[in-house]
Amino acid sequence: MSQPNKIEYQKNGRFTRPDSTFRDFVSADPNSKFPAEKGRYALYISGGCPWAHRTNIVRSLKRLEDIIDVYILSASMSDKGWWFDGLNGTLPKDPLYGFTYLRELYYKVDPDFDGRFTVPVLWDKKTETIVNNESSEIIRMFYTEFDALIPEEFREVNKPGGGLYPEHLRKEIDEINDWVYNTVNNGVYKTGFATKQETYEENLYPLFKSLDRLEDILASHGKPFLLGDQFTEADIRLFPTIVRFDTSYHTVFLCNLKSIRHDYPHLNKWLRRLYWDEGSKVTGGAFHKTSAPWIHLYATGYARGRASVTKLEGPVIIPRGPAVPVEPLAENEKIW
Ligand SMILES: N[C@@H](CCC(=O)N[C@@H](CS)C(=O)NCC(=O)O)C(=O)O
Repeated sequence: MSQPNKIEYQKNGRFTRPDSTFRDFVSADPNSKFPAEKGRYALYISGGCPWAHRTNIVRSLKRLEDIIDVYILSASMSDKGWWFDGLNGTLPKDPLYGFTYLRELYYKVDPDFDGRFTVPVLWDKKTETIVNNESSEIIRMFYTEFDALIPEEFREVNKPGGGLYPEHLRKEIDEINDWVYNTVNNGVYKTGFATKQETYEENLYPLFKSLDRLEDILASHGKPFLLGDQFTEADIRLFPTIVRFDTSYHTVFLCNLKSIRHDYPHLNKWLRRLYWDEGSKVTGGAFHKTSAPWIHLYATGYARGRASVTKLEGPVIIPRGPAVPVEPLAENEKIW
C-alpha cells in the first residue's frame, strides 16, 4: 500500500471538508463510458455515514435494489478508515476482491492515491474503477439514468409533479440545498469538530438559525414536505442529518441549543413520517430500512470520529440517550 493519507481536516480550529475526487457519471446512453446496466455497479457505503445514507435512500426509493449492489462496511471507522468488520449485519470482507479496508479499493484504482478514502463509492465492476464518490452526484444519476431498467411507475417522467428533481423546481431545490448543506448537513460537522470555542459558536448559531428556518418553512405552508405537497431531493438531502440529530449531533457534537423532538414540532413530524413509513408505494420503506438497522450505532461512530478528528485523549464515552431514537407516528399523522 501507498503512503498514509495526508489530508488535513483542521485549519485554525475549523473543520474543512475536502472535495470528492472521482467525478464520472453513469448514463442512460448505451454508448457512454459508464452505461446503466443491471448488475454492473456496486455502491460501497457505511450505515453510519450521512452522505452515503442519501445514496442508499435513493437506491431503495428508485427500486434499484436488484440493479445496483450495495456493499456495507463497518458503522464506525477503524484507524485505517472504513473497513469490513462483519459486525451488525455488515460484510466480513469486500465481496469483489476480499479486501478488509476501503482504502485498498482506492489503491486498486490508483496506487498513489493520497486523498480521503471516503464512502460512498460507486464502483464499476466491468472496468474495475471508481465512477464517482460524491453523494450529491450519485443520487442524481440514480434518479434518472437507470429508469429504463425499472418498472414504468417509478420512472421520473411518470411521477406526478416530475419526480425528485424536476426542471421547474430545480432553482428552488438548489437554493435550499445550498444553505442546508453549509449550515445543517455540514454545519453539524463544523460545530462538532471545532477545536476552538469561537469556531464552535461560529457554526452552532447558524445551524440553529437554519433549523428555525426549516421549521418556519414547514409551519408556514402546513404541507408535508419542504416544497409543499411534493416530496423532492431537498427532503432526501435533509433526512440523514435530522434522523441523526437528537441521538448524535445534539449529544456528541454539542449541537444542543434545541432538540428536534422538543423544539421543532413540524420538523419532528416530517422526520417521523419519513422514518416510520416502512413500505408504502411512494417510498418503498426507503427511509426506514436505510436508518433503523444503524440508528443505535450512530452515536458510537460520531464519538469515535470526534475523538480522532479533534485529537481528544482518554476513553471515548458514548452517550446512550435519548431512550427513544425517533418518536412514534400516530395513525392520523400518516400520509402514506
Ligand atoms: N462529499 C462527500 C463526503 C463523503 C464523506 O465525507 N464521507 C465520510 C464519512 S461520513 C468519510 O468517508 N470519511 C472518511 C475520511 O475522511 O477518511 C460526499 O458527499 O459523498
